[in-house]
Amino acid sequence: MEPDDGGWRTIPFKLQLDKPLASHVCLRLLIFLLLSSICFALICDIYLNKLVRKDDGMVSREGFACNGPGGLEKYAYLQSSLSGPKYANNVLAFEFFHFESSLWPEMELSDSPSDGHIVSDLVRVNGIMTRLTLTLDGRLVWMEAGQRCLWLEKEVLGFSTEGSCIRIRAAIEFDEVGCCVGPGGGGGRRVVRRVLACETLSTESFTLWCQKLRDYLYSLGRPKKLLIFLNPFGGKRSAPKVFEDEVKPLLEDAAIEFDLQETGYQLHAKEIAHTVDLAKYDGIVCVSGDGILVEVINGLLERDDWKAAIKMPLGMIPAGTGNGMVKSLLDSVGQPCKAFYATLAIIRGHKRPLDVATISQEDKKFFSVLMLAWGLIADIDIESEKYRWMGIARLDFYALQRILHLRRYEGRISFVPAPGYEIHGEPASFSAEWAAPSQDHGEEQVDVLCSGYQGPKIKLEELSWRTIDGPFVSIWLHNVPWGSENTMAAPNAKFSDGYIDLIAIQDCPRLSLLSLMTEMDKGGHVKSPHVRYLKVKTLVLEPGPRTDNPAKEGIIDTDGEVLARGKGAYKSDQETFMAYGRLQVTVDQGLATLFSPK
Ligand SMILES: Nc1ncnc2c1ncn2[C@@H]1O[C@H](COP(=O)(O)OP(=O)(O)OP(=O)(O)O)[C@@H](O)[C@H]1O
Repeated sequence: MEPDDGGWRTIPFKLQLDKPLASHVCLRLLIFLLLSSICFALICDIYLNKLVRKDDGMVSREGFACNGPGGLEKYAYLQSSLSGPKYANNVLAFEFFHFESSLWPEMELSDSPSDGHIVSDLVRVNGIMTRLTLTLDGRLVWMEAGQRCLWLEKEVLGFSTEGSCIRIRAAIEFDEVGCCVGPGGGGGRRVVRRVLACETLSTESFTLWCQKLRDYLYSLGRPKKLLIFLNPFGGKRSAPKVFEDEVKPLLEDAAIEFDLQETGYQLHAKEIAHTVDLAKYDGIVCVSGDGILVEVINGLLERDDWKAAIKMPLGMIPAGTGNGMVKSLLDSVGQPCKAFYATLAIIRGHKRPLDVATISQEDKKFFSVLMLAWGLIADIDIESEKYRWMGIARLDFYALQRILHLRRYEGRISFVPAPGYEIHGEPASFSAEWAAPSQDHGEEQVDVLCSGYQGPKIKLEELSWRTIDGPFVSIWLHNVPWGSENTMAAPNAKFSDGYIDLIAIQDCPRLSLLSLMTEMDKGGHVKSPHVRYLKVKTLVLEPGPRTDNPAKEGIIDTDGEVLARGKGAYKSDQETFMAYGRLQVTVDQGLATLFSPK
């Protein structure tokens, strides 16, 4: 090395260090790029999976769009669900496409759609030219890597148009191994939202397809306009989010119009149901717990035109603490109690009748569709309110407390058993005192004197009555199987059998009681030898005081609300709709109508 100015020497720094440094930096950069691509791919994968397997791993929200070979547009649709351009040009999109492509429902090739069809034409489906056929039995059939098929009734939500493109929006149910469940299926494992883009080749074809699809969907009797009640304070206050995220997109896919009404206070939904112009709607939907449904039913039955009003189909979306009705509906076809499935049931427009129980005391009437409780269950339901801060755990905590300090109540139940349940209780003759005043009048007179529904017209004195005298631990009446999402109160209850299930406990050791309470999530409690489980047509309840303290009476609770509080009961200073005394329950078979998954 040559000496430099000031004794410094020039070090051939670049020559000696630059090359290794450059290759070192390049290598690092390469590793960095490789690692970040892997990370990016993983993050995308997790994100996309989250989209596909939302909440319970059952619901997918991706879709397809038209043109091209399908994949690019599909990716574009996906991208619109993601945030920002960072996902552009990512290889994952194509991987996702290949994964998705196999998920269009396949059809047996032997089943030729050309045998009978409503319309059949050459159309570009997801960018591929193919013959698209709408069969007489309501299937859309086309070729796309095999013969594909969509059932209009079960799978197609609706369609929209854009230029010459018809976008058919569907929700397809697949089983665990990825096979389409089809119209007969029920317990599907996951539902995928899809868009089938059909580009017609002429204006005539476009008009014909739109008309035939519209006619077919209209013929299914689906709702076109709904009145939707949303209780922003029900349950975990999740109703607005549930509606925006899960209900609204599906209603939009199905082109169902709606008027949204938030409930502002207690009984608001009842007031509206009582006065609203029902001719504007094809159904009323409650995004809430059971409380709003019960208000709507009471509002409809108090109208002068109750006979027509109560035929309005009612839909439930679970967004409350007690979602017993919608749980009963969805569980009956093996579907989870989720807003997504509940919304699909409403869109598809299937209906089922629902029994309505009239609870009468003097001239007062309350219409119940779920349950009535007196004794242990009512005490747990209502008194556990003081532990609301515990969340849902308050029920178990307070149940334990109530069982340890078990109360028994004096009283009597008199009932007309359903055929096959006559062994319960002792024979009794009908007492005129049991009848509500309106039942003393002739039928014609009742209709003239009172507006609104007055309860079923039954000749009580002509029925065979039976009686059970107390003390009682618990009396529980149930109209549908589930009392809440995790309480299968009455496993044999039917929506419209014209009977109400009675679950009565008179005497039961504390340990047995504790064990049968733990079986309520599966309905096992009704098998206990300490439980009477029967069906009744009508029932008269005469509640009395506690056996250990005659100065204290109990609570009667119906559909989650307190109907009556006795002397010395929890919050007995609060006014209730009925007095703690004799009341009568009668059932009107299939009076109301529910939107139902089947
Ligand atoms: N804006 C409001 N403020 C207060 N109460 C309301 C409001 N809207 C409705 N309510 C009342 O809330 C009650 C319960 O509503 P909802 O059916 O949604 O839930 P739930 O599961 O029955 O009960 P929870 O309130 O324990 O979740 C209804 O009886 C209704 O009268």
